[in-house]
Amino acid sequence: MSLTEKIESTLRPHAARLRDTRTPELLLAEPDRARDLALRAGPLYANFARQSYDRAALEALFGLLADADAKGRIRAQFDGEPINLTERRAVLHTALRSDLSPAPAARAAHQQALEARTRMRALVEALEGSEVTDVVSVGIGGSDLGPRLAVDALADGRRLRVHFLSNVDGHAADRVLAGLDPRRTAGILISKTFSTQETLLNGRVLADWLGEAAATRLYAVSANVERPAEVFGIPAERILPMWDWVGGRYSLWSAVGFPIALAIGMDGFEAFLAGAAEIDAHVLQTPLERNLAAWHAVTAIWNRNGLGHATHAVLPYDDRLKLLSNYLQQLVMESLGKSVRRDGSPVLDATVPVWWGGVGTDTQHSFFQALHQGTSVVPADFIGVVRADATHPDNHRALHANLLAQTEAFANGQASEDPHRVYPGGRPTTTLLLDALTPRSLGALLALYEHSVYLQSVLWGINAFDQFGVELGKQVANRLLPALAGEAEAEDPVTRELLAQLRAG
Ligand SMILES: O=P(O)(O)OC[C@H]1O[C@](O)(CO)[C@@H](O)[C@@H]1O
Repeated sequence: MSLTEKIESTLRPHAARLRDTRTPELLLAEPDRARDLALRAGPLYANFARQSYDRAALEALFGLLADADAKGRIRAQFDGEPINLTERRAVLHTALRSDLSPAPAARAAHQQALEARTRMRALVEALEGSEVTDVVSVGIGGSDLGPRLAVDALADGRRLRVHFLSNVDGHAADRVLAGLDPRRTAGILISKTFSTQETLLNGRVLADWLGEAAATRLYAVSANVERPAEVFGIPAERILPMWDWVGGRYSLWSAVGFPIALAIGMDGFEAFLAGAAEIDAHVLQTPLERNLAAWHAVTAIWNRNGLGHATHAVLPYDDRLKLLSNYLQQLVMESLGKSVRRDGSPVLDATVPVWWGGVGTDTQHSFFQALHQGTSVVPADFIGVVRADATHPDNHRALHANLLAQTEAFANGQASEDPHRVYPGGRPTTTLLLDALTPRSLGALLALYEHSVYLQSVLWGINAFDQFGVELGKQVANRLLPALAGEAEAEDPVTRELLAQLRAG
């Protein structure tokens, strides 16, 4: 029996039994559930008591992990085995922040990471001591979303101001550069392949805008270390390396995190890595039943394959984490949006749900109506921060009250004689709490999601580390460029008609 068939047959009876069970009923049967279904790893606390599984269903879920040799698969990742089968690559982002494996591939990767970090520290310190006040980071996808999130969450404005440019839309460049002074601005071009259309075009816009200063204030991060010199004339001492064993969406721990280090200082960046390393050690060394990433992963599988929920919301209750859902969309959906298994055979069950979300309390006044009373149940991760740094205690209390209130209302619902005022409840949530929002806790949180994603891929038997799905659109766009310039015609009749509309404008 395949893994996906096993998921189906194992979970179906539990799902049938628990489908309409509400948290209050589960609490009657399992009175210690609020404390028993919670665990801590480093600066992270997670409470799963408002998920709609019970102990028996959880045992079945952990049984699936054991059957899939989850422990062995985690070890294989840390040891640098080529688990990215389709591209025959190791997946060693853990070696960028931890030194937990004696395997030669992992040791070598860790050594390379340390050397690159030493070079990065020197560049950060040189820029900190220069006349530069602003830095524009050009990249897209994994070369943008992680640094953008971390800078937005952690920068306190006391260091270099870092701005991000990703979209190929020229308006994006205009908006980022407006208000910046080319005499006080540096640029970083980040691209693992250094062949990404958006980044090369925006890099050219930035280099032209910098003018003569591009010769001294343009930096690059790439695994294709020759290209930045060939395309932009950037000298080797201003090019930081990355490697094929770091996936784009897992790369913010490498020199791709250069903008983070500029915004929060190199010591802050190292604390960010240390937070992730704490979770690495937890995931590698803790039995699955007490392993936070394993709990998070089986919960995702339960909601998707047990209960059939098609979307998942991520709802941070801290304004500094408002970019978290954008970041997680790539991490989760580019990794798990697959429909064939590692051996190329079709996946027989559903894989990744659509991930989406936004920051509380703003979202309460936009889409929460649908979450409370819509016909689709949307499982959600609520993420809160225990200690606030802001000097507005009343606001922080209100924020916490709303976080607690929403998860309670989602779980318990409320009856009414008036059907319009019925809250069905039974809407599953996990509450994750960070002690405080620091480089360490953010590093830990992102590493937790990475490990959960990997374990979900292990359960589905898919490769979480390739992304062939994004290639076709890029190829078609390249084919259409001459048609946009009026030098060719589009073959597809609908594209031809749309092109006529664009040309008419
Ligand atoms: O870093 P690069 O090579 O410019 O790629 C950017 C992004 O493009 C993708 O390949 C596809 O969107 C992502 O996986 C990657 O993070």
